[in-house]
Amino acid sequence: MTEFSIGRSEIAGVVLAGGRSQRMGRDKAGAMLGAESLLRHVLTRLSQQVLPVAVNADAAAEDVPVIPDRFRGKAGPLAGIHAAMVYAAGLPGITHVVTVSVDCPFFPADLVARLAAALERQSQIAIAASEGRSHPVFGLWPVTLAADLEAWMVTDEKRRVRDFLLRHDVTEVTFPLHPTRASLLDPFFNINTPDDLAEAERWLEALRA
Ligand SMILES: Nc1nc2c(ncn2[C@@H]2O[C@H](COP(=O)(O)OP(=O)(O)OP(=O)(O)O)[C@@H](O)[C@H]2O)c(=O)[nH]1
Ligand SMILES: [Mg+2]
Repeated sequence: MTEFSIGRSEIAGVVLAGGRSQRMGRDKAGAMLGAESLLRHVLTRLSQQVLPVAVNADAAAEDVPVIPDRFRGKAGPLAGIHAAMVYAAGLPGITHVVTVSVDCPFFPADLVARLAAALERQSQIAIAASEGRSHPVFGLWPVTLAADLEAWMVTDEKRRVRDFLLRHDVTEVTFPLHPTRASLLDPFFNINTPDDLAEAERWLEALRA
């Protein structure tokens, strides 16, 4: 067993809110869930776990720093993860960055704590999982990987997060389903379409009860 561990003061958080929201038909970050935008839900949940936080998006949003992609076109979530690493690498004392997706408003309240606890080596990446599926945009990444990721994105045109992870030392952390008044909620329930947004409204009610 190694004794590597990181404290919360060494971690920055970034909400991934890039992309085109094609299935939703309009910007997902600004979509309303209950009384607040999806971005506000996710920012609140993340900033309860880690500070500072920023948003990866093209447009200005809320009252937090906005970090745009450096890779344009079909770069996908990896462009956001790369921008997050570069941003966090520039912050004094920060060694890691945690990424979360703007379309996932119910992610676990102990996400950062459990991902950080799972890291045994400085070079390791921790990724969230639930129900037998991994959620590679929910990860805790060493900021020192920025240069490696940038080099890889230039050579690998598909730019899949899962392909990038195959090249690295990754540990998966499984999170349990969350009990609600209705039934068990997968905390990584993900909103892609207007129907998903309507389902999220029902989960929000079930969580409030
Ligand atoms: N930075 C960045 N993030 C992206 C990009 N494409 C998707 N994402 C992020 O990746 C995560 C999952 O993306 P999707 O659910 O496919 O979201 P999307 O691409 O906006 O929506 P669709 O157009 O319906 O696929 C979300 O956090 C998005 O913000 C991109 O080109 N750049
Ligand atoms: Mg997409």
